[in-house]
Amino acid sequence: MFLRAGLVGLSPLVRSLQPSPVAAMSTGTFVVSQPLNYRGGARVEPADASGTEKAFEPATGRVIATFTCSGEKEVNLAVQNAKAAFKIWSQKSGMERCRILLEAARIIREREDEIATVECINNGKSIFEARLDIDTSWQCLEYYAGLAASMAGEHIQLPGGSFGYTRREPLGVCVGIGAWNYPFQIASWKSAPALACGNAMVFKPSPFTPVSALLLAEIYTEAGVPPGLFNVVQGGAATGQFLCQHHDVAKVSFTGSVPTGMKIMEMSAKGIKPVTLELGGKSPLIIFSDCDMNNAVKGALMANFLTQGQVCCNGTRVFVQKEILDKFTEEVVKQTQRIKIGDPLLEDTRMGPLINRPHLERVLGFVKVAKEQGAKVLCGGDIYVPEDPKLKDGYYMRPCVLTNCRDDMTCVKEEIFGPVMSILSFDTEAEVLERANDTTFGLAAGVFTRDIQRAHRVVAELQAGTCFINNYNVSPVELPFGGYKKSGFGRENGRVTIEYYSQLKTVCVEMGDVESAF
Ligand SMILES: NC(=O)c1ccc[n+]([C@@H]2O[C@H](COP(=O)([O-])OP(=O)(O)OC[C@H]3O[C@@H](n4cnc5c(N)ncnc54)[C@H](O)[C@@H]3O)[C@@H](O)[C@H]2O)c1
Repeated sequence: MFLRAGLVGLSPLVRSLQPSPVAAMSTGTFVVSQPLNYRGGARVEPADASGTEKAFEPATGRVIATFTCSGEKEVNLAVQNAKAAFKIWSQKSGMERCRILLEAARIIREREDEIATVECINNGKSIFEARLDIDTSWQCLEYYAGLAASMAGEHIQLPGGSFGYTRREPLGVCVGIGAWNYPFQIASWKSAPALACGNAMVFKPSPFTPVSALLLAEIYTEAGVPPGLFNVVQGGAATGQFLCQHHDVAKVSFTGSVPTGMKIMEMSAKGIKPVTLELGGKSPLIIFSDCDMNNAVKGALMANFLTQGQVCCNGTRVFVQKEILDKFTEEVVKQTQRIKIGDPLLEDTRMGPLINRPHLERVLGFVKVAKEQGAKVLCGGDIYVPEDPKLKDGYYMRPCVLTNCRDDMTCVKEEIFGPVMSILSFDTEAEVLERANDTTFGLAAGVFTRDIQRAHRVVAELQAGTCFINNYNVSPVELPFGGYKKSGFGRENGRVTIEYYSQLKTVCVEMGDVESAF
């Protein structure tokens, strides 16, 4: 195993794990015994409990942490800490916030290997991909640091020398609730714009991936945010509910499944709290016969197999125009079979294990149902057992390509959230557009064609919040990301996200006398 992380620059969490952090960071040895809650600028054991959870290393099936889920009292303490820090932070100028966020971005960049390694161990994604996630995390902090100083209102002239102006103000204590597929990135994408706007945050990671949010919390503190500005509470649904229902919470930003998103919205509605919902998808990828075939094949793999296919915006319904169906399919299968599966910490691994045993079984169940419904498995779709004995209890499967798919099959309609690509064929542009949009989801969509007019015509008709032309699953932080339809609303990244973490105050200034109606 190749590890670039050394002793110098390791975070307190990792430094305090074992005498030799580098040994502690290899597959099969990493254990966390420190508290996983973060409040008031330090790691703490929660003041009360709503159960316990175990976090696993998907590569080996080992337990790496057993932790207490936060109860109502602990959630309350975290919110109170955030409230106190908000008073200090919201008074700072944009330039002051900018400097601290830039410092946090610098530290993340410096510790990229360490954070990526922790992410890889707890989530199972390859170290290659984990590093890319950490890149988009510090880039997000840099981007919003840049915007912090330029946030401003408007000045509007009124008759008689009177005028009005608007102030862009923070919301207060924001809650972030994350999914397990991009743990550090989700925490960064939510906290960076929130903090840039002057808010405080209490973040709850998924109980499957509790570890890396702590690294972010420690980095914010080291960079100079006031203690309590970014807090982490661990737990599952019960802890999440305490957060959403808390009367001092001003906003909830949620990443997760559609059913949980509905509950978050219901709970937030009772307190008239604004929500951002980043939910699931079943996105279409449309390959026209005039595409650049090499790029289209690469795009289809990018659209399906990153993070073991556990990606919300994956283009899992691959519509291929009939004339090129056979050639495209043959090439996709060839390249899918070449994907190196195994220990996610090895440099050449491109597919690690799925998140946990129940999820692996669920994904394999989708493949079974697909076969029963008439789909043909061209490759993969079965359990993979790596040769290395320490990986024998990990949650690996071989990436799967399905053909003979119909629009009414379960594998084509439902979000599988695993490495399963369904190939469908089509004849005309009008037909494929209708079929592509025939879903309750609307997170992303892609089109491969050399015809520039067709490309823009098609994306204009696609009902999806994020569309790709001649690429897939690239996520520059400068571009807004989010869904249409049941894939949610609100956006992350891009300039527009400032609007989701701030509110406008209008001030009307009279320069003359009051003209009373009475
Ligand atoms: N659109 C996006 O940006 C995006 C990104 C990543 C993942 N996702 C989606 O997330 C899903 C997979 O993630 P998951 O399995 O962690 O989702 P999930 O909905 O099961 O859980 C997400 C988070 O919500 C918490 N939670 C569960 N019940 C809750 C409740 N009643 N109240 C408050 N919080 C509660 C969980 O503990 C977890 O932290 C997929 O559907 C995927 O598409 C979307």
